[in-house]
Amino acid sequence: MATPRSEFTVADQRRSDLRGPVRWILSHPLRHRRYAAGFLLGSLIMVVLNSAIPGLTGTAFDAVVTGGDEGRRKLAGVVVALVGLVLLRGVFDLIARLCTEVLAKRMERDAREELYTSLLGKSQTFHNRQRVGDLMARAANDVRQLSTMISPGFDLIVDSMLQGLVPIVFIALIDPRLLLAPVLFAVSFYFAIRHYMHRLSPVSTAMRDQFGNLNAGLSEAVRGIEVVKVTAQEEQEARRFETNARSYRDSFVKQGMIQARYLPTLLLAVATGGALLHGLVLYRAGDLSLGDLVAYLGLMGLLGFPTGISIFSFSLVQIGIVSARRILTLIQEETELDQNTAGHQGRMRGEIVFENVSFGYGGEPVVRDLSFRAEPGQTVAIVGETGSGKSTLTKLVNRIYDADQGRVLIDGVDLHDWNLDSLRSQISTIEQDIVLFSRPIAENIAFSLGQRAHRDDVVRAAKDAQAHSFIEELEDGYDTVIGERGVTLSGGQRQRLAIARALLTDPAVLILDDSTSAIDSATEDEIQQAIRRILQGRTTLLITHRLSQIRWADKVLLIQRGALVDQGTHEELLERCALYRRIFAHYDEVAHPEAVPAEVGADRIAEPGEAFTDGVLQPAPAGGPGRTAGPDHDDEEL
Ligand SMILES: Nc1ncnc2c1ncn2[C@@H]1O[C@H](COP(=O)(O)OP(=O)(O)OP(=O)(O)O)[C@@H](O)[C@H]1O
Repeated sequence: MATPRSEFTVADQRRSDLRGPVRWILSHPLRHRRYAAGFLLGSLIMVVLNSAIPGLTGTAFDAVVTGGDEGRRKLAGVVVALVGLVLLRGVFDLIARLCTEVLAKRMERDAREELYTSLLGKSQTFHNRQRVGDLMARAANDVRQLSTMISPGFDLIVDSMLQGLVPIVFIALIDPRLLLAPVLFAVSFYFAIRHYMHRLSPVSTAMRDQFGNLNAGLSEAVRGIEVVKVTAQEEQEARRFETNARSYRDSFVKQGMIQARYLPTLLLAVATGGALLHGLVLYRAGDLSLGDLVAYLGLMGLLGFPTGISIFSFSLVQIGIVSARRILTLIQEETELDQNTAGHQGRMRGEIVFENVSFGYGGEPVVRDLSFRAEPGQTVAIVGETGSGKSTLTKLVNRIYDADQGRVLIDGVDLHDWNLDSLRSQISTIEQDIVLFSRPIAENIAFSLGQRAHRDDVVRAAKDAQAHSFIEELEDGYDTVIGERGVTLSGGQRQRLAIARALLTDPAVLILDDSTSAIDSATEDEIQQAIRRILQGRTTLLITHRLSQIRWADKVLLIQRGALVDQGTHEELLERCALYRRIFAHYDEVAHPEAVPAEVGADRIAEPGEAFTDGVLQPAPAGGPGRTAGPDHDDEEL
């Protein structure tokens, strides 16, 4: 059976049947055949023993009616048999329950693992589409529904079926003609259940979806609680939550309405009435003894449990199937990339080549026909107005996204031909939005090495990233657990941890996205030095607004609306490209209004109509900011 493509797989991962929710569910208990067999056999024996009780009760009746010594002996025998039977029934009941409980928990565990591994292997494009709350609802609640579907749901159904079938066999043993009422009941029961499941399915689906919506809304509000508070939108959020909660509740009411019209209990009442009538007719005709009649009615009474419980057990199974479908939808979703385990591996030198690369997020291209080359060890600054595609471009290097057209090569090997693990493990990224986990600081730094780093190396990396002193000041030092998304740390501290993390892996290619924007000026120099140190000997793509960083670059790429407008050294671009100068003027206004000192400094950002050359701010060439000599781009707008 086809397994969806994945960016990540576990070596000895067991395959389940993905062809449909029911097959997928069944393929799980089949992995644990011993427990499945223990459950079926235990239930069967338990039900057989159970069904023998009415027969023995009938014999007891006959014994009482017979009377005398023989009657008493018979009665004593029946009592002994009953005690033994009840004890045995208890043992087999215990075995069956134990086995289903193990099966249910293993189903939950296996399904959760399978879903989680599958999510790890999905592409960024897939994750961009997901709402975290809904995903969590599937990973937590839908998976738990699978467990309750097995126990008590499926457990009760098997019990019910056996408890329904075995009495019918015993009834046939008394007199086959007595089968008339139970068989008619069984047939009508089958059709009633089919109808019930058919009606319940869309309601259960809506219910699970609405629970996902409820969760997604809640998770978004909690994650964005700061925005909710500062904009005083608590009331609106409360109303939104109430609307979602009401939809969820309405589904429950609908489910209740369907359950209220559940037919089988009524059908059983009719069947029991018919059975009594039929039994009495046969008794009066002398074809049945009183004991047989009592046993028959007792056996008919045994149908009460499976019928009564079926509304509950079939509902659980129905919800379980819906949950399985929701989980399977995620697992089966095709992802664009695969691990390419047979692909190129080996130490990267760091030569990056873009050949006529275009890429879009589904709509308009965000990167257009872009070509450039970065030699091993070079620092390439990427400059462009906001939204011009700088970050997107860097995400094509480690295959977070794949180019739609053109080729990206590292060390002369097309990215498609690289082993994905080998490729990504040699490229480090320090993103704008740094992600930290709610784990100890040391683990956060060592994360890029799969936590296999030695503490000394972690400390060394932290020192190089200028993070050591603030970590030492924290209560538990390197063992301090930081809050989710690093909220207990300042922006600058988070960035220093990210730098330490990047340092630890010793990557051949480094991508720095606006890496020092959140660092205060007091620590900035130290951080700049740390960053400069980590650039040494690696190919670096540097998205930055900082002049000091741009001046480290061997080459600057100027991007506008996804296209490469010009490339060259900082000085060359200042000299010949008006757009470049204008972008610096723009940064000046937007990003660093305070960063225009009276005197000219190394980090000073050019004003409109000024340009840096050799660290000295020069007046713009005649004609103002838009007029320069050389291959210019005067008519390009910001
Ligand atoms: N995940 C995404 N899905 C859809 N569109 C996206 C996604 N990420 C970015 N974009 C769009 O792609 C364009 C380029 O975004 P990108 O983040 O690459 O620009 P940028 O130059 O790095 O911007 P900035 O300097 O503000 O960080 C923007 O129009 C943006 O809206």
